[in-house]
Amino acid sequence: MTTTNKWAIHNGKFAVNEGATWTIVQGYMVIEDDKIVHIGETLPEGNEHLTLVDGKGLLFLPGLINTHGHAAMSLLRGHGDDLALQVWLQEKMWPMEAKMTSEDVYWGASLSVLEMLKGGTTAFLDMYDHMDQVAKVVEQSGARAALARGVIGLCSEEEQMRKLEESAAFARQWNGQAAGRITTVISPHAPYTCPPDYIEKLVQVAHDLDLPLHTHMSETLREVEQNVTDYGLRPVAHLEKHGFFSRPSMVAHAVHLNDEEIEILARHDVAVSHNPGSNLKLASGVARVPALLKAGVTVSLGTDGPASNNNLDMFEEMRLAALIHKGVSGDPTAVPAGEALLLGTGYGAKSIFLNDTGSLKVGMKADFIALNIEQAHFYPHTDLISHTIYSASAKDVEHVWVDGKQVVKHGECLTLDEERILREAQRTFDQLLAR
Ligand SMILES: CSC[C@H]1O[C@@H](n2cnc3c(O)ncnc32)[C@H](O)[C@@H]1O
Ligand SMILES: [Zn+2]
Repeated sequence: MTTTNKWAIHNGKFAVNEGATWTIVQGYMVIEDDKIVHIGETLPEGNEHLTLVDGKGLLFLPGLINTHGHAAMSLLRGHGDDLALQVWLQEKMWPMEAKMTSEDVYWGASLSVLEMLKGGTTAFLDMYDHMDQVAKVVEQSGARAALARGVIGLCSEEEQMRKLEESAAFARQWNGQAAGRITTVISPHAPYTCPPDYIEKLVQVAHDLDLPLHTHMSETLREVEQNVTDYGLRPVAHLEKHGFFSRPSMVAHAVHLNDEEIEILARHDVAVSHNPGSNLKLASGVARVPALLKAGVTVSLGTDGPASNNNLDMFEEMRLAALIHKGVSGDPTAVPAGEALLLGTGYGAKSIFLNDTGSLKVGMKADFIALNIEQAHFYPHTDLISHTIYSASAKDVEHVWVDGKQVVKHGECLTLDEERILREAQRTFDQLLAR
């Protein structure tokens, strides 16, 4: 007979949703192993013996899902601010990344995963080099993640093949690891760093391994214009031509899209990771989120790397998404609070190809967070979804559970050694700079 771990939360307020309509259920949530098995005003009969965790003063939400980032770039936070994307990449990021070792990536990723968990992010997508180190951090921390060895193809054919094989080996080795919390993705960095034949080879790898694809796309106007000059097509048609959308796929940024491109993304069910903080900081522009949503495209939220944001606070991204689209459209009903929360949770799960997390529902993974709403900026207790989007921040996260296991308790990470990570991150950056 297998024993299960079953327990319950009582006195809690639970945010449950049907699409973008959220309601607050006051009462109980029962968790069995890694799953939610009950949410309701009462505790179902036969559960009286369960250990009860007190949810008084807490708002329970699905864990937030950060759908695009580069965790190890926390080491480069503040290293190159106030620059345009290409200058920032070529003059600041790439020279430092060329010197990074596996150990550097381990400490950079640890720093980010610590920040994400403490800030209520339970799952994230990450694209970088030395990904076995990121996977190790995910395993140790208890987080959930979709991981990809990001591939830049501006190199010899031999080097391209080495990277492709490394990407496939990583994807094969880690898919389903960490008790299923790690999934893997194939990820050419961008159409401007991967020649068309190389993109096609990576698409073939995704077909062979039955994996989804992810890339940066149409982040800046310059990139779109360059794509037209080089290949005679805008990036969306270019990726479509080279088979990218023949797999389940998600693109980051998608700032500069015309109506026809939105229609192509919708037709192929391509999800978009909207990164408002990073797009504003690099002055890339503002993505057409209301138009994408109207066309039926799944839109979610990403921070991008901590060197272009410069934090991993998903509450900030949800708030930005709710605010900037009102500002640019002149329509105060654009991206209302309930929709912003959906971008940060359920649509996030779909975007990173997970179908059993992202909402508080029976049968879903027990990935959830508790906010301390006994604070001035949550009062009066009226519309708690509105408060979550327009008033809350990462600092309000009191507890976090992933896969039914508590990873943050009273604001402290139970799975990672915070003091050591801060020390090692500083040492790592100092050494990296001097190398
Ligand atoms: C091949 S690993 C990932 C690669 O992406 C770079 N990167 C980080 N942020 C962005 C961005 O906003 N657009 C394009 N590329 C980005 C990072 O520095 C790594 O080299
Ligand atoms: Zn990125």
